[in-house]
Amino acid sequence: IQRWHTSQIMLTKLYDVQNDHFNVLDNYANLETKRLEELKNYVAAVYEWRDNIKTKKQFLHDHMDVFKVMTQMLQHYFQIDDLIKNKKSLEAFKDIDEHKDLSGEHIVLLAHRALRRLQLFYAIPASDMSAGRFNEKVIGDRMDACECCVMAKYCLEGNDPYGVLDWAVEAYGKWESEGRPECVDPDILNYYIVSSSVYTGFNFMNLIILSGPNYQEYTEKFERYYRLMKNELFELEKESTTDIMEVYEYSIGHGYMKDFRNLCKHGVSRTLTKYSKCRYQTNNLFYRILMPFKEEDINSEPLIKIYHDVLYDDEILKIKTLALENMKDATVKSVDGKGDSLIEKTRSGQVYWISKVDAVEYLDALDTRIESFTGFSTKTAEQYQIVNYGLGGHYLPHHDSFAKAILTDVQNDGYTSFPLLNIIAPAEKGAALVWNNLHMSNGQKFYESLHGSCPLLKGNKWIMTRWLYEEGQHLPYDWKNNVQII
Ligand SMILES: O=C(O)CCC(=O)C(=O)O
Ligand SMILES: [Fe+2]
Repeated sequence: IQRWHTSQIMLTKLYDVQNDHFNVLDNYANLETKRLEELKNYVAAVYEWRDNIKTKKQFLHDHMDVFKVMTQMLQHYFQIDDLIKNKKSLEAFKDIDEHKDLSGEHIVLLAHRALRRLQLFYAIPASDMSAGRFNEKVIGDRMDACECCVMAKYCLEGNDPYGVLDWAVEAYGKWESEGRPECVDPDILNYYIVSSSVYTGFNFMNLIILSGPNYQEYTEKFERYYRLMKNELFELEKESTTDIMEVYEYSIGHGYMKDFRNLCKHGVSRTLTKYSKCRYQTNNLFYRILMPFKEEDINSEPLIKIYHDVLYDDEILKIKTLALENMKDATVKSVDGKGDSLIEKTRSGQVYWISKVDAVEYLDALDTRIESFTGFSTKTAEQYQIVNYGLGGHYLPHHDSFAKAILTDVQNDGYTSFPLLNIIAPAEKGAALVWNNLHMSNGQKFYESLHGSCPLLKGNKWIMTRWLYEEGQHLPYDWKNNVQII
C-alpha cells in the first residue's frame, strides 16, 4: 500500500520507532564494548601466560610441557576465535526490520508531498514557505539551503518541474547567503535549474529560434515564464503535469473549488449580522435546564449550527488514546460504490471507526447529547469515525447523506469550509459542528451543503464524525421511496 499521510499518529509512531532503533543501537554498543573488553583482557592474560613460560628455564624441553603448551595454545585460539566471531551483539538488531516501512526515504517524500500540496493549494511560493510564513502568519521554522535543495530533489523525482525551479532557485539564493554550506552541490542545483527551465519552457535559444512569425505567441510565453522565474509560479500552476497537481486539476472543472480555496486561504471571516444569534438551548429537556447547550447559528438554509463544549477534555483524551492504536489511512467510497479507495487528492489523513468491540460506554452519553441537540435519533447512525489530519491533511468538498455532527479538537486553523455558502467554520476543541445535508421537507439533497476540510497548514486537526441517517427519524417525507432529484 502506498502511504501518503503525515498525520500525528504516523509521526508519533515514527518517533517511537526511531527511539526503538536507538535503544537497539545503544544495546549493541554496550554489548560490543563488553566483548572488546573481554577480548582485550584475554589478550593480556595470554601475554602473561607467554611471559611466564618464557621465563621458565627448561622452556619447551620436555615432552609433557610441549604437549601442555600446545593444548593451551589451541584453547587460546578457540577462545579468541569465539570472541572475534561470535558477535552476540548482532542479535540486538534482530527485530529492527519489522519497522522498516516507517524508516527510510519515503517518509521525507511524504512530508515533501504535503508541503507541495499546501504550496499549490494556497499558492505559497518557495520563498515564503521556506521563510515559514504565509498570509502574515508563522507556519513553521525557516528552511535552510540544504532543506530547500531536498525539496528540489524530490520535485525532480516527482516529475514536478515547476517545483524544481521554485525550490532550486530558492536553495541557490540561500546557499550563497548561508556561506555556501557543503550539503548543497551547486553543480547539481545548476542542473536542476537548467533542466527544469527547459522543461517548463524557459529556454532562450528555443525562444529565439522558434519566434519568427509566431513572435507574438512566444513573447507571451516568454513573459509568462519570466514571471515564473520571479516567483509568480502559481499563476501557471495549471500547466504542471505531476500527480500532486491533480488536486488542482480536479478542481478546475468545479467552480466551487475556487471559493473553497479562497475561503481556506483567508480563514474565518464570519461577520455578525442581525441574524447571527446564539442561545442556551434546552430543547425542553428537563436535565438540559440544569446544563443547557451553547448553541450558535451559522446558517439557516441549510441549517448549520455549532454547539460549544459538548465533548469534555477527559472524553477527548480517552477517544484519542483509543484511536491512536488503530488509525489507518483514510479511504473514500469509490465512485462506483463498490469499495473504498485510497485517494490522496480527495482526502488525506488517518481514520478509525469505533466499533462495538471497543465497548466505549461513554459514547452512549455522547449519543444522548447529540440526540438532544439535533432532535434526531442516533440508533441508525454510522459508527463514530475519528480522523486525524496532519500536515497538508485535507478533504475536498463533497456531499454527505442526511445530517451530520462533527466534534473537534484542533491546535490550529482546521476549518470546515462550505464553498457554496461562503461560510467557513472554525474547528474548536470540544465543539460540535452540525448541519443538514438534505432538505428537511422532502429529503432532496441540499446542494449548498457541499463542504470540505481545508488543507491543514499548521498543527493537527482531530475530528470525530457521526453521520446520522433518515431511517428511524420522524420525517415529513417517505425517505424509503424517495428518488433524488439532483
Ligand atoms: O474535516 C472536516 O472538517 C469535514 C469532514 C467531513 O466532511 C466528513 O467527515 O464527512
Ligand atoms: Fe463530509
